[in-house]
Amino acid sequence: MATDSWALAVDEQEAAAESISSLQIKDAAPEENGTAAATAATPPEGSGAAAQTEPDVPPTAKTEEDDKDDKAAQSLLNKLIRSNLVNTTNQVEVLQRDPNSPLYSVKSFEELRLKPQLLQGVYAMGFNRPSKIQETALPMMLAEPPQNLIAQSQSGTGKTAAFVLAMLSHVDPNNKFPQCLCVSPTYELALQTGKVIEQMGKHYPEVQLVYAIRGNKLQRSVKLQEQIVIGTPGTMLDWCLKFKFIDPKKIKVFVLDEADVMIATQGHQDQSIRIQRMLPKNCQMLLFSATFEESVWRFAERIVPDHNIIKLKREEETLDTIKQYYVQCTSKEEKFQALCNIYGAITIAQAMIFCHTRKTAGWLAGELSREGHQVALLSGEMQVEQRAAVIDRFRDGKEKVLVTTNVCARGIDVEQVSVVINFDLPVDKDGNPDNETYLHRIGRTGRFGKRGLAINMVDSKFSMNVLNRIQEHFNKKIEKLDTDDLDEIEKISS
Ligand SMILES: Nc1ncnc2c1ncn2[C@@H]1O[C@H](COP(=O)(O)OP(=O)(O)OP(=O)(O)O)[C@@H](O)[C@H]1O
Repeated sequence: MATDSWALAVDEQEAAAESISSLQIKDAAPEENGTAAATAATPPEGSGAAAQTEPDVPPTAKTEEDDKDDKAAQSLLNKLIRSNLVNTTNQVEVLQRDPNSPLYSVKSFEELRLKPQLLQGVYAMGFNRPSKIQETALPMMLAEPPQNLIAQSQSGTGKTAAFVLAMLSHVDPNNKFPQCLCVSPTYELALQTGKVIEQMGKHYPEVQLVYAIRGNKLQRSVKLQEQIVIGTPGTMLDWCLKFKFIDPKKIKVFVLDEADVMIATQGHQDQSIRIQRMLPKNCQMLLFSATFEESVWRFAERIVPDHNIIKLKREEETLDTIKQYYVQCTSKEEKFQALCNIYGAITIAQAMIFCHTRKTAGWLAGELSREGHQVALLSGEMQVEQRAAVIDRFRDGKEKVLVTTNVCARGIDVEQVSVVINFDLPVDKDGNPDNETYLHRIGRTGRFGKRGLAINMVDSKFSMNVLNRIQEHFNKKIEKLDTDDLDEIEKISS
């Protein structure tokens, strides 16, 4: 596919933009044009009550980080830091609309009888064989007649590549009008998917792509020649309905990407449903999501008639191979001292340290640097791209300690980290233990079974209570560690 000059221009513009914080990503989601929903007001920096881990005081209901707990930004971050497919040994679960129709699964891309230009594109991307979800999803998406599909699997398992290949396969390059629409929740995510289309379609220059995103202003009378349109729901709806750049009746494939993120973005559900209603009955509907909560499910059922379902379970995380300890302190200064004692007693190749607030994380990173540690800090005010760069450096071993807030690090896996320190225990907005986050921070997928060490810092009755509840929840004892006793600390590393 020839590089879309407009997309390039957008990339350059993006790169030149002074600052696109994750807050702005949130703002950017609802669009500027008439059909968009109202922008959710974003409180000014620092206006959120930053929760301090004062003894006996549960964190306040809303922290500054919560404001940035933005699904779209997390999703983008995941895409930026991911270089490889997430492997899984779990089997896909398939629910077919018509259980009598044959169910195919392929082990190679050749079996799909793709156009040679596309096969070339797939191999040029370094894909040797279909991923777990692609094995089943691709034959279903490429079948004749087209089948509607709802697919759910964890981020990084190959969903984007799968539907991009389906779109490129269904396009008739001789027809110079839009035939596939792909709706993404934000401008940045649309650009990311667009890049995959460009890469995979590199050897298929007859197929062109255009971005229906804010800022791409077309002449009123334009009729689009590009076969694939990728964009955000508001602009896409305008292009179909208000400006009539797209004839929805000619659309063969409609993709809803990141349905879970989409739902979290105000107004996007309705816009997507309005677009979908304009499409022909036989248009293929494809919906993808990394999670499958009730809300996603309801949305999926409304928008995708006669659907087949493909689900891929996450590998289960377990605490079985993790040694868990807690250290009792009375203040953050004491917690820091305990941390120094641990570092003095055992060799820690790489550690991740979690704090509740940005302020504590910043303070701790400063203190650790003063002690001579090479510290990386992941903080909420960083742009998503900056965060991705910090994680990359840490992953490459350039820094040995990564201090982060919970929100920043959600969903990030750094496999080689064997020591995790909860400088503050994970709690939800109401101050209850966040067991899921605890498990995700320190748990390892059973299959790899690497041994790990988790140290929890307790500094109040409140945090002791959280710790006890976490223990009860997992039914796993968390041993007390006396960090003033060097011999005892040494033992934990053996
Ligand atoms: N068959 C494959 N073989 C090797 N690598 C692949 C294959 N399919 C996808 N990848 C690569 O794996 C990574 C994750 O793929 P992809 O982005 O399609 O996952 P995803 O499930 O869509 O993730 P997300 O939910 O975050 O969008 C990408 O770097 C992609 O290039």
